[in-house]
Amino acid sequence: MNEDHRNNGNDRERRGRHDRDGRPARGPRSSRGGDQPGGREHGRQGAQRGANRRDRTDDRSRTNRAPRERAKDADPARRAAYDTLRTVADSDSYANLTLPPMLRERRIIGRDAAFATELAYGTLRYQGRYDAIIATVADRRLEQLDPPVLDVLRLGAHQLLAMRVPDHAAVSATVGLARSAVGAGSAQFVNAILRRIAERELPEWLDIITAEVPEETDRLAVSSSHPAWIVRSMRQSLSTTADGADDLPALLEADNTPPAVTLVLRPGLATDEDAPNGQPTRWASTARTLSHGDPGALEAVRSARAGVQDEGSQLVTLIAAAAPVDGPDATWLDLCAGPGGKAALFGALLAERSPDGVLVANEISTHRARLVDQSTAAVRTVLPGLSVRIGDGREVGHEQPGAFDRVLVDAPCTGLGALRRRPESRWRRSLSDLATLGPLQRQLLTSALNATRPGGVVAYVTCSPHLAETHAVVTDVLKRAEHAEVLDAVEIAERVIGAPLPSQQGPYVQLWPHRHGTDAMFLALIRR
Ligand SMILES: C[S@@+](CC[C@H](N)C(=O)[O-])C[C@H]1O[C@@H](n2cnc3c(N)ncnc32)[C@H](O)[C@@H]1O
Repeated sequence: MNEDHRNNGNDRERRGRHDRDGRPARGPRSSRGGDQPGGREHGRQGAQRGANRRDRTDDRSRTNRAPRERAKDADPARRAAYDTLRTVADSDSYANLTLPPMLRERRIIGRDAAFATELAYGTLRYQGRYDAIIATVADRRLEQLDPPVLDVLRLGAHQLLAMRVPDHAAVSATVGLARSAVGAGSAQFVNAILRRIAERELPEWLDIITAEVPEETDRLAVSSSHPAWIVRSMRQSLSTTADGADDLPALLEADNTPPAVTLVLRPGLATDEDAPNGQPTRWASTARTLSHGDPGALEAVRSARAGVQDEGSQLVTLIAAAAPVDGPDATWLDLCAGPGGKAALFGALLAERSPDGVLVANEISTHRARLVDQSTAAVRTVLPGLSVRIGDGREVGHEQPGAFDRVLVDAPCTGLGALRRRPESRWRRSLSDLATLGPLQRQLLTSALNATRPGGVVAYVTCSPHLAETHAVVTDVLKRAEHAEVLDAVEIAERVIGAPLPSQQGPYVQLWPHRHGTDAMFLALIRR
């Protein structure tokens, strides 16, 4: 999966908040209470009841219409959002890789594309919250519902509770979607459930779905739409930081907020002129955020002189390249390189220092190795010694012991630090993933240490702040490693940034979306 594609979708989602009448949105619908004294609009219930009555008449007349006419009921944007949810559920696809090509293929553009994106991604993020509301209203277990019907209901709930779609439009268009996508038999049920949901604003629903939940973590999980095990893990990870876990709700909120698009200007290859709207960021000198525009339209991105990359991901790469090495420093390895964002930055930094240097970008998956090829295409023009290797990183340590001066291990992980950019991922992950990933992470770090010569440096990185993937892996591997010294990554980070990096305990760097505005990247530096 290429980070570029994921971010493109997020950008559209971020900019796409609007209603179906084309008015720019001021924020989530639930915040309207804050705009007006008394919270909920008092006149609304009566008006809504009137609208509901009108809707019911409309719906009845629709069922009597000819099928060709009824086909108009499912508008293309809602249908695309629905098809995305079904594809994500049925084939384990990523929404950010499914929806954008679907929109292109169906020629859904502009506001409709933005609407479909916000609807699909927002519904996926808030699925847990909506499921709790739907279960309350339907008065039955969700497993008893047909999955396509449940998806239609979730889409309706998102329009009613988080988008500025008038209730009558949200209900009638979603009933139309149910009729055309699932079948006429579902329409009445969908209509009834959505009308019940429309009777209350989001804050009221949150009170209702959390009222009977005794434990605070579980309440937070339901209201912030996260699996409880993730909330527990995040609380535990935050507790080990200098600032403690009081800001856990802010982290969960940040997970629900699509990030700005951040570009990397690969050193020696791209400059500010390549990103005319780019704004410098706080931590990484190579990063620029884009306030608007499609990054894919920039020539520098198309030619891979620049790319879309989270600022935290850039920062840990800059730190990994800056950690002091004893002796020569021109033979580098990226052990887990796909899709190649860090490899491209790592390579550009090496090219600036040693144009004759060597960077081996290793990746186990052939498809992802191809993405590394694409990401590093421009870097290879300034670093001919950059090669892409397809192979198991666990074997590199035996095959090439002590061959490298500097090794980056961006280990496969749960990705819990990047939930804000992958709408469905929180529901895909489970505690059991840690049991599979843990041994792999330990083996990869061990291999990296074996592949590093004495005096060289290993950077161990995850885009997860889960302690089982960060501290525990480093501690366990170091117990068995000879001649390995943990470096103070925070001190090196602050040298790279030229300013203090807040909320750090050291010696590892841990970034957070709500504290640093980056993905929750973890970095440990180990010298052989
Ligand atoms: C977190 S991603 C790396 C992201 C990449 N560094 C970037 O910035 O674009 C982890 C990668 O490790 C790869 N991987 C998983 N197991 C591996 C193994 N045994 N050896 C090498 N790579 C592996 C995965 O296919 C995935 O591409």
